[in-house]
Amino acid sequence: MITIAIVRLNGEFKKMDIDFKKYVANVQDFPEPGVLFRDISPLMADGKAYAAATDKIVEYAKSRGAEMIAGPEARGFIVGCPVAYNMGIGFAPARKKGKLPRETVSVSYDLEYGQASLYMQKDAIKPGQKVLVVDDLMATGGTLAATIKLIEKLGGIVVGTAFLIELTDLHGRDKIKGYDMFTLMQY
Ligand SMILES: O=P(O)(O)OC[C@H]1O[C@H](OP(=O)(O)OP(=O)(O)O)[C@H](O)[C@@H]1O
Ligand SMILES: Nc1ncnc2[nH]cnc12
Repeated sequence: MITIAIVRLNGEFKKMDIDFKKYVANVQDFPEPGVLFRDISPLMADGKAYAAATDKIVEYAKSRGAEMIAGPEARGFIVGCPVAYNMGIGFAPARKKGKLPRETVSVSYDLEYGQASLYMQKDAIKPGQKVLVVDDLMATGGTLAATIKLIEKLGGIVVGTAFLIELTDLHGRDKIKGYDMFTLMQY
């Protein structure tokens, strides 16, 4: 699907037609048999496509009134940090076990492949702060549900969720009913 994007490159705005799916590599049986891995590395490697995808999420984040971006390790950082930078707001990382010093809150969750826990530092989000969750991809929705729980444990208000990719067959949306969602590509 072609998306028209306004891209800012070296301070200049250009209107471009972008087929974002051209920048996703599809890898069968990674990281284990039966998984079709959607690899966003080509999108990140292309400055125009990366900027255009970021701008789409920024547009959505502004429409939701986001005051803070939160994203899970690791690919959520790649997608979420440029959004926060572009908007001049902060980024709250949700990290895997053993990575964060100081006091944390935590949640355990299931992945498409495996099980994991996510942690956030207690002062990562201020009570009442409007937070947008950003990640590269939603599969089962487990990571998203865990990130939302962490934010809400800290008193944040989740005003929306944004992804480059949604794997619709896995019905992740069913796990997070009641939260607004933006996805750039669907498979
Ligand atoms: O909707 P779900 O079934 O929860 O799956 C989606 C999550 O899985 C991937 O991260 P992964 O945990 O593989 O970590 P990574 O970003 O460090 O590669 C992806 O980046 C999402 O965060
Ligand atoms: N199929 C998939 N491709 C890329 N990242 C993923 N994370 C969870 N499922 C995935």
